[in-house]
Amino acid sequence: MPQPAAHHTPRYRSPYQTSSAASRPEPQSRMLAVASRTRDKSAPTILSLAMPFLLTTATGTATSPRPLIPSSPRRQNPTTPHLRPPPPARRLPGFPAAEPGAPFLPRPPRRGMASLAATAAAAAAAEVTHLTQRDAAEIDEQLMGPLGFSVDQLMELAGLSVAAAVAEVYKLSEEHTRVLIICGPGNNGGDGLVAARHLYHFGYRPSVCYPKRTPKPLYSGLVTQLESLSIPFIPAEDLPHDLSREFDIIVDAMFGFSFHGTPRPPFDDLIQRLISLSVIGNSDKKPAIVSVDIPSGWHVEEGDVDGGGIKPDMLVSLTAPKLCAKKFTGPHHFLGGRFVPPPILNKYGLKLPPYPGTSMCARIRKAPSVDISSLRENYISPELLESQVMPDPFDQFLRWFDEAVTAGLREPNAMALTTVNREGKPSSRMVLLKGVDKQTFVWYTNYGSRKAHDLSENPNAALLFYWNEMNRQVRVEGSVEKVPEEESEKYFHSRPRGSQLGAIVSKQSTVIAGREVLQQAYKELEHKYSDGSLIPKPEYWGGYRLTPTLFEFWQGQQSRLHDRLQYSQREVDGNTAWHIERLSP
Ligand SMILES: NC(=O)C1=CN([C@@H]2O[C@H](COP(=O)(O)OP(=O)(O)OC[C@H]3O[C@@H](n4cnc5c(N)ncnc54)[C@H](O)[C@@H]3O)[C@@H](O)[C@H]2O)[C@H](O)CC1
Ligand SMILES: [K+]
Repeated sequence: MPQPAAHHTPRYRSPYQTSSAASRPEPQSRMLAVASRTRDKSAPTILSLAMPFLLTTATGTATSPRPLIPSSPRRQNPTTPHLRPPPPARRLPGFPAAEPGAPFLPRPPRRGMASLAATAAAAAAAEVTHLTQRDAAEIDEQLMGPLGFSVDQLMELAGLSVAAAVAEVYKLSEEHTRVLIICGPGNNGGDGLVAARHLYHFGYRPSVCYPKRTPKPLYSGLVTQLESLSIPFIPAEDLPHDLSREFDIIVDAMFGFSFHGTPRPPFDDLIQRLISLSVIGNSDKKPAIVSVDIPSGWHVEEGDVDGGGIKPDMLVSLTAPKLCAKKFTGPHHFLGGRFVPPPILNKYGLKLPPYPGTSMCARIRKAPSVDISSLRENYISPELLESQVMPDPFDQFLRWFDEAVTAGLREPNAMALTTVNREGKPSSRMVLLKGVDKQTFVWYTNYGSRKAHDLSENPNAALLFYWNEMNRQVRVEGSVEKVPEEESEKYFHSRPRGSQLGAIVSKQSTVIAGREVLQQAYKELEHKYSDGSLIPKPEYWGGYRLTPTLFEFWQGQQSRLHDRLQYSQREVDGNTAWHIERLSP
């Protein structure tokens, strides 16, 4: 590792130095979790979205780059065929013909982003259909009759939905590992057995309590599958006295929509144990209760009639919520069972939230509001040691970048670019890195944009890569120049034609009257170049490249003892070398 010359004066300014707005300000960006209070200092700030955010401050400063992931996901072209509404379903005897574009047909959200889908789901929550007990049973019969499903199939999908929803809310972590699944005698119990298997494969440690086993091959097969994974089966009478100590999550898969009357032994006692869990004020360490389809013991339509029933933290409704779900007041309501075909949707006029992307579950009610100051992720990562990193920060960046690509992160080349204008005012936006080599980071944009104006006044910029799923962040700071025109030209013509037209249409960062302005201009250009002829690159479009003077590799660790390794440039014997230092988290 190159060592510093002791007398050297660093070329960057410490983040703790105060800024001098008069000189060229250098932007610095880092990801923070919102932990401050905005207006009323006495009241906690409550927001409904938990988002890390980028804080930028400003202080008082060629070779052909490696193209990044050539097949990296591009923005969806609005005319992409797979985004069209699904074709009308074939008419089946006993079912009305599907109306194309009927308002209740769940359409795939345009983008697989959970946040977008969650917003859509929240908006739709008010009008989600709730089924009567009779309709629920009838739909079940139709799925397994004229619609060609088998019970095994539906149960598999239902159980997978439950496991997916559990994993989405109670992310696998030290606090959420041990799951007790209590299974009843019917299909609700079967869903629980399936969920146990998936949770095991997701990395959780499930245990199953299945006191009334159904002697049918479907159920004994599910039990055998769990036994082959060495998942413990705990008799009801052997369950630990204090469930809170032994389990982080309890899945209630005792009764579903066929429940009638009052629960009989041993389920009466099991339900009572879950009730006392929610009643006792040991809020310090109370397992989360997740009910499958119906909170067991609740009336399927009336809900928790006397108010003394289970109060689950989460409900995963299957196919569609049953009437009792209207009485569910817990923080997490999900829909599972992504198998409902249009004949059922149409016949019962079902309005259901769209499933995001390829997810097996969809949030019905919007995520609960949270006190932002309480949001805290306890990062678990391998240690990042000085002895493990590459001497050259570009090599280290490429190593981490390749790992982010391998991990399947969405747009790992997305980076926050922070620029600062002449007055020292910073601005940030996300851009896509399009190339990196041993000297520079390259991206393309509109030379009329705000970032371009800032850069023309002040060439200093900061890049920030945030790979949340890997608990990693990379900061890069340096100075920026335009890439040679031929390079921009070459890259422009490598882009999809739609993106080329989009670049011409957008006079970036200028005020426009409405979306139609863009659509109209796009349409005209599309027509103009419909013969496939070369689309000329507009002169106001091109690339920039940043030559770094500073890198920081951050890896989140437990108890906020994060790793921060900073690379800065030092002159050693007349040569510039990268010097690595550890910064306090
Ligand atoms: N189409 C779907 O939505 C699918 C849902 N699935 C799940 O199946 C259940 C409904 O299953 P079913 O077997 O009809 O009924 P239950 O599991 O609710 O339980 C019936 C079981 O319980 C006994 N029972 C009824 N009342 C009592 C009582 N008071 N005390 C004791 N025992 C009682 C009854 O005798 C039966 O043995 C649905 O909710 C979903 O979870 C499918 O897995 C997939 C398709
Ligand atoms: K249940």
